[in-house]
Amino acid sequence: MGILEVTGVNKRFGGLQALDDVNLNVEENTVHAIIGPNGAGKSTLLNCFVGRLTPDTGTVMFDGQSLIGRKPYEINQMGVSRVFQTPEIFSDLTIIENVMIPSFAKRDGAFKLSPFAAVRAETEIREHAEQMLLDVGMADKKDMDASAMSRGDKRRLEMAMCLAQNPKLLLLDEPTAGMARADTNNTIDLLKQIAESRPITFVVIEHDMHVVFSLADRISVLAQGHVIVEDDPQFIKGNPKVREAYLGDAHD
Ligand SMILES: Nc1ncnc2c1ncn2[C@@H]1O[C@H](COP(=O)(O)OP(=O)(O)OP(=O)(O)O)[C@@H](O)[C@H]1O
Repeated sequence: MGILEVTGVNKRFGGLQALDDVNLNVEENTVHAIIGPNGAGKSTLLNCFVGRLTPDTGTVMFDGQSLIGRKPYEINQMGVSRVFQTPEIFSDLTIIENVMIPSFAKRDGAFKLSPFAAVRAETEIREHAEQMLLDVGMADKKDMDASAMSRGDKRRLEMAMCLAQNPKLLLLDEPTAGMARADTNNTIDLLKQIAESRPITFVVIEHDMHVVFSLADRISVLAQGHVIVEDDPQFIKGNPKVREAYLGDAHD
């Protein structure tokens, strides 16, 4: 059984069938890439995983529980985090304060117990945040202002903010969009290192095939709202259905 199981998902926007009987099985502790031409339905599908959209029909099961009808914050608390294309960072806080925020949100209850519990909780959260920054290679920048960061560092910080929530499933929406090749390669190395160092499952939407083939254990190809192929990377490139879906697409 996969950690994320999608069965018969349909989603219409007016007259447009954005998702057409989508089936997907994501195995635990793997990197699963979802690729496909522009407008194939990738973001729509991801939005169905995080509660921003509700499928018209079909089921989405995460870790044995249905995600359908749940609010985004509930899904997040179940262990699903999403890294957005544009990092959402509080630029008037320091880097470590940004990493502490998601943990404060999750641990809110601890602060109501007693002042001692609150101090202990804050110390734990700070130590945890320091570890997350160490994991993403930013420990030496923890007290810097978050406003003065490179694009690559912003990506690392947002990754640390997501990891601070201890997600079981991390959804990445074009993690290297707009990056130069050097930053792209650094991001690939970072993601590989995170995938290898902890029990976490990644679902990655990505147009850059260098990133996809460097990271993915398994690939699903969406075209016109339907998964036309799900296979191991070595069988994707030569697949005639995939070539046909991409014919004339600038991203291939
Ligand atoms: N809220 C919406 N209302 C109406 N149509 C929408 C909406 N969201 C997406 N669509 C349409 O649904 C289809 C799938 O869009 P989606 O953004 O999921 O594709 P995508 O594969 O993520 O594309 P890209 O790679 O360009 O980001 C497109 O035709 C898009 O115009």
